[in-house]
Amino acid sequence: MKMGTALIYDEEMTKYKLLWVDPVCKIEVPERLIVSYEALVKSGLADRCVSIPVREATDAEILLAHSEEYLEAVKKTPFMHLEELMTFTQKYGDVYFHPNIYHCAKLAVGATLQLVDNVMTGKVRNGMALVRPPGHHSQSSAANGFCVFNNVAIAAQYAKKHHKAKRVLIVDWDVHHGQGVQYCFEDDPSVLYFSWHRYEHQSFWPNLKESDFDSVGSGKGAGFNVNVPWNKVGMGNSDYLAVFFHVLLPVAYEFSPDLVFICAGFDSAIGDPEGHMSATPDIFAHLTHLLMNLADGKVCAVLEGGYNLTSLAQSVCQTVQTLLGDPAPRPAQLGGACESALESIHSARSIHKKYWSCLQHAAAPFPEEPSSKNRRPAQQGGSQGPEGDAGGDAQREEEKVEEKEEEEIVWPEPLRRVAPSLRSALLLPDAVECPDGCARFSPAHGPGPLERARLRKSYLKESEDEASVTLLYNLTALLGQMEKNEIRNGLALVPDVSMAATLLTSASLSKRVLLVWMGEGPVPSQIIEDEKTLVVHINSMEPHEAQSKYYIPIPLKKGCGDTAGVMQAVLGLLLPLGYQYEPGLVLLARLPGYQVEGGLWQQLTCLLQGLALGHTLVLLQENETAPVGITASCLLGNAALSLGPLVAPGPEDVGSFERLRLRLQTDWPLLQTTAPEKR
Ligand SMILES: NCCCNCCCCCS
Ligand SMILES: [Zn+2]
Repeated sequence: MKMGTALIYDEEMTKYKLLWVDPVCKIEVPERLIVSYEALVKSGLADRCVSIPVREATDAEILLAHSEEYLEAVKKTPFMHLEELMTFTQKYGDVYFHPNIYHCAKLAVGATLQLVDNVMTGKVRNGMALVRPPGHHSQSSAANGFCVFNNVAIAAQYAKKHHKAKRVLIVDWDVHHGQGVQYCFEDDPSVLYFSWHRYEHQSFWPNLKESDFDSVGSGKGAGFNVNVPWNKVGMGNSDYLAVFFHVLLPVAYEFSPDLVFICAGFDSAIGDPEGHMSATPDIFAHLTHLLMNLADGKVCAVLEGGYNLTSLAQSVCQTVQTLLGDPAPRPAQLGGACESALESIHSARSIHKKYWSCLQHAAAPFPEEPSSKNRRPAQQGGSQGPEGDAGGDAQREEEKVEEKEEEEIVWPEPLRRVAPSLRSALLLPDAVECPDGCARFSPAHGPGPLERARLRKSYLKESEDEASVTLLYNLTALLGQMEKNEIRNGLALVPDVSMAATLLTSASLSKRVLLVWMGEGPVPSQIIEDEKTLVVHINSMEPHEAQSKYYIPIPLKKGCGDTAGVMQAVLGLLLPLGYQYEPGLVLLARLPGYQVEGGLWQQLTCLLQGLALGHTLVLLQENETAPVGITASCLLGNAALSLGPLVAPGPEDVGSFERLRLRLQTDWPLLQTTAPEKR
C-alpha cells in the first residue's frame, strides 16, 4: 500500500498583498503562508513530507470551472496600475487584485493539480497544498471572498477528466460557505460537496439563502450537496465531531468516493477573527484521521481560509502530522453538541433522509413553523457537559469578549504527538509468519516463578501447560510496553480470546479501557462488571440483558458480516462513545467464527486508532491466521480498503439503533442527533 505525504508550497504565492485600505480584505496577508510553512519546517514535519514543485495551471485547466471572459479579464490585471486594479476589484465582492495575483492564482491551481496527480498515480498516499489565493468562494465568472480561481473545484473536474475519478468527495471545513464549489457541482451526482459554515440565520457573510441546510443540490445532483449551517458562534470540538459522526461520515461512506478533497480552511479554529468558533487546533487531527480511510486513503488537503496566524499554523501542523500517520492527540474533554448544533445536525439529517439510506432513521423533517426560522434557540441549560455548552457559554463569552473587543483569546498549545520508536508488535505462535514491517514481540525478560504462579492461579486451570503461562506473561509485557508508549499498537493470536481480554482489561494501567467485542460469544462477566472498561459488543444476538452504562451490545440482525450495519454502528455509535469515553487503551477482540469481509475489519481497525493515542491491541483466535496480514497492514498505518458504495442497513437494525441511541444519549451526549425539545 502506498505511503508518503506530499507537501506542495512555493514562496512565490506570498508575493502579492493588499495595496490599499480595505478593512474586509486586510486579514488576507502573505504571512498566512509564511507562518504555516515555517511551522511545518520548525516542527520537522516538512522534512518528512515529499516536496512536490508547484506549476502554473494552463488556461484549459482554469476553464474547467471558469468562463473565458472571466479568465481573459483576469489576464489583464498584471498590466494594470493601482487605480485600474481598484476599479477592476470593484466589480467583485470582498476580494482584492494585485499585479502578481494572477500569477499566484495560477500557481495555487497548479499546486492543487500537482497534488492530485501525485495522489491519483500513487506516488504518495495523501498530501497538502499550502496555497493562496484561496479558491472556494470564486465562481465561474467572478472573484469573491479573497478567491480568484476555484482551486478545489478545478481539481475535482481535473481528477474526473484526467484520472477517471468516478466519485469525488469535497469536505469544506472552512468556517465560510464555499458557495463557488456548491454552484459548480449543483447538479453533479459525481461530486459530493459537504460544507459547514457560520450562518446565523443568513446574517453572516456571504448571507446566502442557498447556504442553508435545505440546499441539497438540484436535478441529478439532488442529495449531493450537504450544508450544515452554524446558527451561533462558539462551536467547539464536540460540535465538529458530532457533525462528522452523524452527518458527514455516514453519507461519505455510503457515497464511497475514490478521491477526497479537503477545503482546509482554518478560520473554523479558535481565535479566528472571522469564525469566532471555539474548536482547538488538535481537532483537525481527528477530522483528518476520520477521512483517511475513505478512497483508499487518497486525501488532498488544500488550504482555504484561516486568519489567526497562531491557530492557523497550529492547525496546519495538526493536519499534516495526521496525514503523515502520527498518533492522534488526546481529544479535549468532549461533551455533546450544543443545542444550536443539534438543530443544524437534525435539519441536515432530516432533509437528506430521502437521499441517503444511512439516514433513513433520521426523524422526518419538522413542518416549517414560520417562527422557527428566525427564532433564536433559547440558550440551552448546562445539561450537556463542558463542551456541550459551547453554543451557550461561548455565546455569552463571545458577547462579553465583543464588549471588551481587545481581549485576546488564548488556548493551550497542542501537545506534542510522539510516535513510539516501534509502531506494531505482533505476538504470534512461532509457526505463524510475521508480516513485513511488524516486529515479532518478545519481552525483555521472561516471567519469574512467582509471576508464573500468579498468572497460573488467576487465569489458568492447573492443567494448562507452561506455554500458556508464557503467552499470558508476554501479553502483559506487550501491554506494558504499549502503555509506556514504547510501542504504538499490537496484535496477538491467542488460544482463548475471552481469557486474554480478561487478563488485559484487569492488567491495564489505563483508567479507561475500550473493549470492542466482535462476534457472537458472550463477554466475560468479570469484564462487564469492571467499571473501568467500556464494552461495545457488536453481534447478531437480540438485546437480552439490561445494559449497564458500560456494557453496550449493538445487535445486528445479519450479524457482524453486515457491512452497512457494522459501519452504521461504528460511525454513529462506537466512535462517538469511544471519543467521549477517551480510553487510554483500545482492545479489539475478534471472536472465533467471526466471518467478516476484509475491508470492513480493516475500517474498524483503522478508525479505532484515532483513540488512545493509537494504542490499539487486536486479539485474534489462534487458529484463525487469515486476518493477521490485513490487520497488520492497518496497524502499520496503511489505509483500509474502500468498501464500495454501502447499501441500506436492515430496517429492523435501524430501529434498534435508534432505540439504543435514545436510551444511551443521556449518559453519552455525543450520541445526540437532535435538540432536546425536539425529541
Ligand atoms: N462584511 C463582509 C465580510 C467578508 N468576509 C470575507 C471572508 C472571506 C473568507 C474566505 S475563506
Ligand atoms: Zn473562510
